[in-house]
Amino acid sequence: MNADTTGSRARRLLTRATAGVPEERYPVTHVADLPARGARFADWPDWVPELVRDAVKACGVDKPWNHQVEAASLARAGHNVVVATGTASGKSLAYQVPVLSTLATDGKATALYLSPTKALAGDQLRVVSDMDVPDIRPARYDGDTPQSERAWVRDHSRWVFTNPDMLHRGVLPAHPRWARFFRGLSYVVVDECHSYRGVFGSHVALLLRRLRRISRHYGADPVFVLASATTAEPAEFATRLIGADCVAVTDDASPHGARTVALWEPPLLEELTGENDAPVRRSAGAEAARILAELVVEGARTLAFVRSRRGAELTALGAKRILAEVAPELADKVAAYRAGYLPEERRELESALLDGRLLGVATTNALELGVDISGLDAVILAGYPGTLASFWQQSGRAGRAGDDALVVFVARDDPLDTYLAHHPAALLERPVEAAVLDPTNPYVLAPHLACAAAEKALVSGELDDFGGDAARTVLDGLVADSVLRRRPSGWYWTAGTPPHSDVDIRGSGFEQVAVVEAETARLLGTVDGASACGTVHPGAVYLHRGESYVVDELDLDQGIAFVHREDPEWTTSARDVVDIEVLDTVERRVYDGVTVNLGHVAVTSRVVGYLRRMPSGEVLDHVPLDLPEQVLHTRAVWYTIDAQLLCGTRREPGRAGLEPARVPGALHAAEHAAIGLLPLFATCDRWDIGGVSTAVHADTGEATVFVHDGHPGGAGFADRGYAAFVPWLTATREAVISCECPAGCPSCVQSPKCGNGNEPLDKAGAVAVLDIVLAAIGATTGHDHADDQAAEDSTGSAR
Ligand SMILES: Nc1ncnc2c1ncn2[C@@H]1O[C@H](COP(=O)(O)OP(=O)(O)OP(=O)(O)O)[C@@H](O)[C@H]1O
Repeated sequence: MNADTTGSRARRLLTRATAGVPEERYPVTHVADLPARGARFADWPDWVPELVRDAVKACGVDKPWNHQVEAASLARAGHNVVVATGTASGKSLAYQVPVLSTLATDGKATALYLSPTKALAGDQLRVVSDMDVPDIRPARYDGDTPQSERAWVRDHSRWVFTNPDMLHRGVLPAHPRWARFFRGLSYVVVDECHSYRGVFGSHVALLLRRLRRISRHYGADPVFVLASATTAEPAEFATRLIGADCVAVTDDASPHGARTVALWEPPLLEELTGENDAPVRRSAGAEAARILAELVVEGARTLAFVRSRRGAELTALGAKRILAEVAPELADKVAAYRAGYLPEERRELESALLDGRLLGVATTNALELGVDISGLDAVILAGYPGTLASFWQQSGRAGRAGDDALVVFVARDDPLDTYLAHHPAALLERPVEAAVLDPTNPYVLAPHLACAAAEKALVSGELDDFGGDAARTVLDGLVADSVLRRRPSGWYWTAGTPPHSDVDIRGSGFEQVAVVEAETARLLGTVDGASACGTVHPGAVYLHRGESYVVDELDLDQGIAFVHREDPEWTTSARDVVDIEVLDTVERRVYDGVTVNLGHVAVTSRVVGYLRRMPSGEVLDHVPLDLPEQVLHTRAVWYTIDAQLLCGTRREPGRAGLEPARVPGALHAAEHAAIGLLPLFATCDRWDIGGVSTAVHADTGEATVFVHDGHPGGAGFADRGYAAFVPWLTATREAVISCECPAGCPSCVQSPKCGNGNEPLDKAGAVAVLDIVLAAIGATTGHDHADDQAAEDSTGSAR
């Protein structure tokens, strides 16, 4: 297959990017054309005051799009609403109009805007301030607001822009000082709400319940307006997030140019090998640099999304180097988007890309949120950004009216990217995955119930909002630990400093390890106690706001990691050995010879060393470490296979079983690939989950593969794996067989964080294991997954 040389501009750009590549190394696995979409307009309803219409017009919007009017009207009528539409579809206006209309007509009404980042809140504040509707006094209230201005904001602002961290630490604990604001609270805007997933999402869900509770205390019942990238089941997700019914608006009426999407798999390198001599592919970042340079030569305005900040810089540098040779006058037209994310820097970048001073920019996903760039000629995604929502958000930056645009997805050397490069439908035709969060996780619930009680004594009638029985059990524990006191009238905070500052809503619980620059004693950030041995062990390269540090010492007793500034060429990845114990089984499905289970487990792990790896994938060395064991209580999904079924004595003639000696490597490889593919179903990163496999597990008595959540109490990932078990394992099998390597590589069954140095691994054995499990389930449910797969194989991959 080769790109079209005659068709659209996007096709011509693709031809340019692949020019000179020999047929046998042709990297493009699939090309799809997505059609253009026209705008659908509506009229503003009568309730929108003239001065708000004028303000909107002054911002350059003549007529609203349908979905904006639909969402605004629902909110105005008192319904909680989530707008889940595409990139740059004008979601801001959908909440600005009802909020401004209410604030303009009711002088006592107030509104709260929440965004996951300070930078985005700053941008939105600027837009609302520019609209200049009188007497609103929009203002920011976050960590950067000077103390001298805070009282003014509390007393006078009618639209406060903040973030969940400040709401948690600064606003709710001091609610009496915000009495005026809470009494009038009419709207709460939750922007980019799809980013509240996993443990962070669970924290924010409980924080919003605390916000609703305090609002009720002041007699207010605000309407929630949420803005989200397109996600599956947005109404269900938003309802879970805010703890109250929410309707969804999803019919996107904004216009969009046509796009051509190319899936690209870098070739295997002949000159380099990785761990255990496995083949490695050219890195996605290096490939993106080449593509970026080619597109810039063609004059295409291109944004390249790269997973790490260092990667973004290397990609920009790589493109500049190529341009310096082939078109030196263009080398200055490429830049990396620098850290800091100041609004001025983003605006400068937006205008430089728009007016052509810059043609190519390599960036991390920092540019994904809250940047008003659209209508680019091309977008390159170096590596799957983790979720389909992000994939569409990033690729949506390309495409303008009248001309089509190119999107190139460059697969990284891992199982999920490999799978997607060979299964275009999984990327282009699948509904976006549902965002996962679990507000009943006791490890998250406990600190929030303590905070809630400290804000105002909790009474029985309020517990349903916090999970009912789950909350009661957690409260009993807090009383037993003397954190709270039970009185007939409710649960009370036992005096002393309020608990808020000990609760990190971006972490997993109370215990945090501080990362401190030894020379200056500056606190750079915190990492979860649970993951500290894996992320800030001695020798680890630690990235903070794009700057690189190396860890000198990890003092777990004091909860401090000391680091110094250094920017080595390599990255580090910790290796741990893990043991797992089943504490209880919550759900189980039993098939003939196979069981699939969901439950609680204790994972005991010890980091035993780390690998130093070059950006090319080359492994420099393995450095041993001596760190203590850690125990994580969390949730897991696991399957067991009867030994006779696994080793063939019970299987039908002609379908060979596994040699017993191959079982450990086969299970291990199946486990790694499954961890790599779960993010396709559960909006998590492979680093959020872990796994263990064993030929005979002490608790199950059988060959068992576990995949567990990486956070105390779990974040819902294992639950998603259990719910989507068959599609998940089917995709896992596919990822393994689509990889052309002979015996296992990072694209299929090797894991970047395997404690056993990726040994033993049996790629063909993994396929056999997955076949056995899927066949056993199919035999019971009467559905032959192998047949489905065969049908897909014959139509699916372009290779
Ligand atoms: N009805 C409209 N007609 C024309 N332009 C509009 C309309 N509504 C919004 N816009 C413009 O579209 C651009 C994108 O709007 P906005 O940033 O609100 O989109 P978004 O959906 O929030 O984007 P993101 O996906 O980045 O979150 C802005 O420049 C805005 O002025």
